[in-house]
Amino acid sequence: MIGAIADDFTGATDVAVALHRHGLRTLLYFGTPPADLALPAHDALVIALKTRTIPKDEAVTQSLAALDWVRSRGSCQIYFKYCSTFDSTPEGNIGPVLDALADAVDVPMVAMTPSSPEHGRTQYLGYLFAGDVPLAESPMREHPLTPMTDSYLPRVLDAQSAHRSGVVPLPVVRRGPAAIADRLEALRAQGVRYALVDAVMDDDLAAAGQALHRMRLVAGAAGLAAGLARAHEAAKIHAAVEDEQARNGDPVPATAGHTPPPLPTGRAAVLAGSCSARTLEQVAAMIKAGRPAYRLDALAAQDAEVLAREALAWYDTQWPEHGAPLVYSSLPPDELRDVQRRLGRERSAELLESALGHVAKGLAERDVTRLIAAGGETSGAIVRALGLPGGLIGPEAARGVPWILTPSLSLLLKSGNFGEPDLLLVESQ
Ligand SMILES: Nc1ncnc2c1ncn2[C@@H]1O[C@H](COP(=O)(O)OP(=O)(O)O)[C@@H](O)[C@H]1O
Ligand SMILES: O=C(O)[C@@H](O)C(=O)COP(=O)(O)O
Repeated sequence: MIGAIADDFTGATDVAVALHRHGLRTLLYFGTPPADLALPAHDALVIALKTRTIPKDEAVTQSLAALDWVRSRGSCQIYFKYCSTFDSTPEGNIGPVLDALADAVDVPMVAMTPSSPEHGRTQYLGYLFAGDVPLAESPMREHPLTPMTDSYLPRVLDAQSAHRSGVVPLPVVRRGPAAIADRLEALRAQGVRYALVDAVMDDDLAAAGQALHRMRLVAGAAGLAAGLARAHEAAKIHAAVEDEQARNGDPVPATAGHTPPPLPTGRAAVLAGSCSARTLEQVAAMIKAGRPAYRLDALAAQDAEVLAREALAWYDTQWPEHGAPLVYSSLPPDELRDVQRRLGRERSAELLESALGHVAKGLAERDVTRLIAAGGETSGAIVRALGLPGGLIGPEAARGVPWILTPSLSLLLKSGNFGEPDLLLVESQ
């Protein structure tokens, strides 16, 4: 059974739907649940944390608590889910969290890759590409909290960790799971603890999944989690077929994940705090379509409650016939830099995350039952403000972006760079 620990909330929904899509009955929790929580039958657990940009000691403490919980619930393979663009600060938190998890699980080596070809993230000879360009030449170099300015992952990770990293190059990956396993063993013998596995196609991730599916700790983005899920399902089906054939000679059909609940209905609203290139396009598409839109201006009032109160007062004047509204703080890089220069990077981020959390609470207290959040940190702040425990994985609005059905609200937590330009518009119809 897989226990996944995700360093942000959109990442958690991304990895949860990847496991679910490959037939694993997957449960998603926002934060580490209470020790005595009763769980339905499942094959995978996913815990959403908000540890990507917090101080590294806190990130480690929270990740270890999540580890204890998933292990106490029977997870024998731990998956640390980080971003497909390796989002981290110079201090971490990918390295420090990996160091702590590897020590706690007591493994000499962790294999990983952020590669997610379906989102244009590929790793070649240890270099990460986003679309057609190296990571550091992509819009990720302008990220508000985790600007990525180096595309060579071993160097990025070595700077964050006490341990060494190395690469399993693509030609080895292409020779298949046995060759990958041999190279991992050779790296381990050289004292490498973190092995970054090249992958540029889903087949590479499937081969890696087969090579790694018995390792107790694996890390990466949703792509490798899907590779592992495929390997687990294949092993399960193989065992079930052998078992059934031993009994009556007939193979059994493949097992399936939980049946997805139907699409949610009700009034929708969009809250965007992501400043990623794709979110900016999606926000522009909503405004162009004439949707009511309200921008939170951190420079106008440096108080989250005041910002939220004014946004909600605006919401109360809107006609439902004009379509689902958008409240956003998203800004293009030059304007973002100006706000950060004036208010500070962390302070402005905290202020706007908190303001959007208050707005979400206000909307839920009114009549909104479908909430779309753009941005990982933003989604974390919103879900926490709403106090939601977790939810069922619903239909996928875009690859890696599933609706999550919670007891009170339906949520779409959209990673900053995911989805087509019209995603927010279409899903908030
Ligand atoms: N106008 C702004 N000024 C400063 N920071 C901002 C602004 N708008 C958003 N932010 C911050 O930028 C961060 C965006 O991160 P996140 O929500 O994770 O988006 P993404 O998924 O694109 O990475 C959040 O902390 C958010 O509060
Ligand atoms: O792996 C990914 O790209 C996503 O699952 C993810 O973690 C995105 O994070 P944000 O862009 O901060 O939403």
